[in-house]
Amino acid sequence: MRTFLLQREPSVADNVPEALPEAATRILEGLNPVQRQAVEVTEGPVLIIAGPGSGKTRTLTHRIAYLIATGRARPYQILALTFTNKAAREMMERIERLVGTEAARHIWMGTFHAIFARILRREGHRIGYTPNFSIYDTDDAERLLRELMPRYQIDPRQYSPRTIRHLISSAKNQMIGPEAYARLVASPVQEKAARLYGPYQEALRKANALDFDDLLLKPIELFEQCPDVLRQYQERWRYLHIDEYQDTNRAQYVLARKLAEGHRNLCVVGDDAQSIYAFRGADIGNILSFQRDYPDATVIRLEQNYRSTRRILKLAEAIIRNNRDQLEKQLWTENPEGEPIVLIEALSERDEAQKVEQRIRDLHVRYGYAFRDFAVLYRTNAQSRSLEEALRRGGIPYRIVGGLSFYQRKEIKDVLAYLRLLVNPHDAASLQRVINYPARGIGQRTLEALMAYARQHGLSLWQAIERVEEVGLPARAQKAVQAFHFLIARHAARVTSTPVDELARSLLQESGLFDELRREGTPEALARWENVQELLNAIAEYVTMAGESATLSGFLQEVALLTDLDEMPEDNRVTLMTLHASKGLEFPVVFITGLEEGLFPLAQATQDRKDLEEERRLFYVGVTRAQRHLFLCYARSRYRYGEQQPSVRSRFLEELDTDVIVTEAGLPFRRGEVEHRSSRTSRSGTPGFRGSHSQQREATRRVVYDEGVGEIVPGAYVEHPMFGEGKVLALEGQGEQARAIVFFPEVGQKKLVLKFARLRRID
Ligand SMILES: Nc1ncnc2c1ncn2[C@@H]1O[C@H](COP(=O)(O)OP(=O)(O)OP(=O)(O)O)[C@@H](O)[C@H]1O
Ligand SMILES: [Mg+2]
Repeated sequence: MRTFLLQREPSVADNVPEALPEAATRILEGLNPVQRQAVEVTEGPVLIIAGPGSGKTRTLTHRIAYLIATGRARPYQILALTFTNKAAREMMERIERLVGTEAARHIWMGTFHAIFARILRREGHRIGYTPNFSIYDTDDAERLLRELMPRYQIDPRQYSPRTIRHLISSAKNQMIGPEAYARLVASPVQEKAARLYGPYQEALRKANALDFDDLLLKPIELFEQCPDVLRQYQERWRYLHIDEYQDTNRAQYVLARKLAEGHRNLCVVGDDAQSIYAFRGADIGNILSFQRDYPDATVIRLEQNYRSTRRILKLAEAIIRNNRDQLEKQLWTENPEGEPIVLIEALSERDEAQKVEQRIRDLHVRYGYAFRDFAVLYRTNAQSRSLEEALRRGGIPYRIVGGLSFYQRKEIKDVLAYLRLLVNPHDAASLQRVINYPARGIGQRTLEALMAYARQHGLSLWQAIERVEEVGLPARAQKAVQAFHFLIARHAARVTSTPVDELARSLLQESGLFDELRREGTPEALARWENVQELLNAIAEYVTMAGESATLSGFLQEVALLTDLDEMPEDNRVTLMTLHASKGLEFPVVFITGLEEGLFPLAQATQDRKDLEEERRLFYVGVTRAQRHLFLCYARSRYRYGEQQPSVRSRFLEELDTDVIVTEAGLPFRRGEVEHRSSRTSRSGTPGFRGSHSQQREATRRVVYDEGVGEIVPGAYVEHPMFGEGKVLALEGQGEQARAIVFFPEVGQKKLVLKFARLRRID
């Protein structure tokens, strides 16, 4: 079963020194033989294509460490591209552990967007951008489009700027320019997008701004127009790595191929079954293109899963079997069979949330799982509300990943707009955002006059403001504009000489923003004021971390490139997040909620086989995040479109051919059969799993506890039904509350409530 596929012999075998440095040996020891192959083939193109939990990311991490430890590469010669900043940070930490902090420091590691934003800051002047360009998020881009629309006779009420932005972004993702896009137009809304595409690009350029797609497209433009720049980076980065390759888009693919020209040391890892970003332009075909571009590539398949129980893997296989477009992959594991997977049926989303909360509490108490060990996954962000409410009621700490993140809140964006103006005053989106906030007598009419003047003279809005006396405004308005100009210009002049945090504080004070937030005096305004303080803390923290090299534009860049997926729990909380955000992560206990038709799969995805298969891959991704416990949940009714509506269990459950799932009552799950009994139990207010069956179990446990507790003393060796053998380190608390702190070699230290823990003394 343990096969690996090597299409060519590792050519580097000859360069390997007789005795590897000790560190390199240690790096290889943490890997199985196939993973080791992937690490040792350091030269030439390598494709690692393997299922979830098989150690792809781990292999990549060890490969980079190995390159350094053996001296085959200097750290700055290594480029590693990840899907989120968090993934980059985690990988970096592990590499540091393997080769030391100093050696790891100069590796180029980050998301495509972060790395290429950095390159553009350095080299962008070659294609007409100054180093202080702004990065526009979707919000800024939509604002820009909305403003352009009237000029092109398009009504924003009829065609939403969001849809237009989405269409333009898709075109950019596929590297289709404005002219080519105009030829492809097939609907009225696409026609509108085509009309705005060119002017939108023009407006971005005038604002010295790039949107997210540009961060990938402009480097391509740069490399094509300036071959010397490309050559320089080809020579610098001798070893390229890409994680989650199945979710790269066309532009990312082109960038990787360009950079690898020459040395061809490109190692990509991915899993076609986990491709879930086609809707954002990701192209599964990139895996196939890789094999076409590099027919001599070493292809490595990892088949041992280290993450999940056998039952969880069986379920994953049963899910993906229903997809037609799938590369054949085998997965096996040495892990135990594990706990049954439980199907939870709820009456409503509120009931579902309650059941999730109770299960978390139960596992926390009974098995000693920390809150950070739990993840609750859902298809759409809106589903988090009921879950949040239940957890809050139950006093369980949680954290939401994604949704409206800190940096997308209005007050934070206002402050950031002020700061962005200091480094790039041509940034029109930021300028319009704050020119009259707080109100300073620059009304819509004044703004329009300034914009018209800028257009007429081919200037940026800021340049028009600089010449305000030529615009012909009423005296009061002109004075207000001049005062604003003075405020920004005065602070901008201090950008390099004043510490960033001090400068920010001074600007917010003098702009009147602080007063504005204080004046309102409502609890909401207070919360906003606190958020702004929190932002100032973040700036101060950045200054401490970056030391000498701290700059305002450096800080703004970090913030602009934070993605929703990066705000992850550092502390001990349950994680709530969308299935998309869960990619690459793992948790001991996972809940997948809302398995209902129209929700998961989403209604709009059920029309087309390809869309449906992407939804199914998303289910597959969710299930394979689980290490030990997995719960699948659905509600028989859900509040949608303003009323409580009946819902139908997801086809993803009905199509499963497997015996690994049990109902809440512990009975085997049969497709097509809806278990009404358990839901009646919950209607009476008694949650299903505390029904008669569980009461019986509880009674048995109590007996064991009563018999056993006298023997559980510090130093005793004990066995736990889940964690295996361990040693009691200490006891605390009294009676019902008595807890033991036990060290289990397999899972580490756990604090267990004796009453529930079912510990048995074994020495
Ligand atoms: N050879 C190994 N020995 C011990 N543990 C391993 C080994 N390989 C992988 N693991 C562990 O298995 C888990 C899954 O590994 P990893 O996250 O690298 O998988 P992956 O293939 O990247 O998964 P995904 O497709 O979900 O991103 C991690 O906890 C990792 O440390
Ligand atoms: Mg991974």
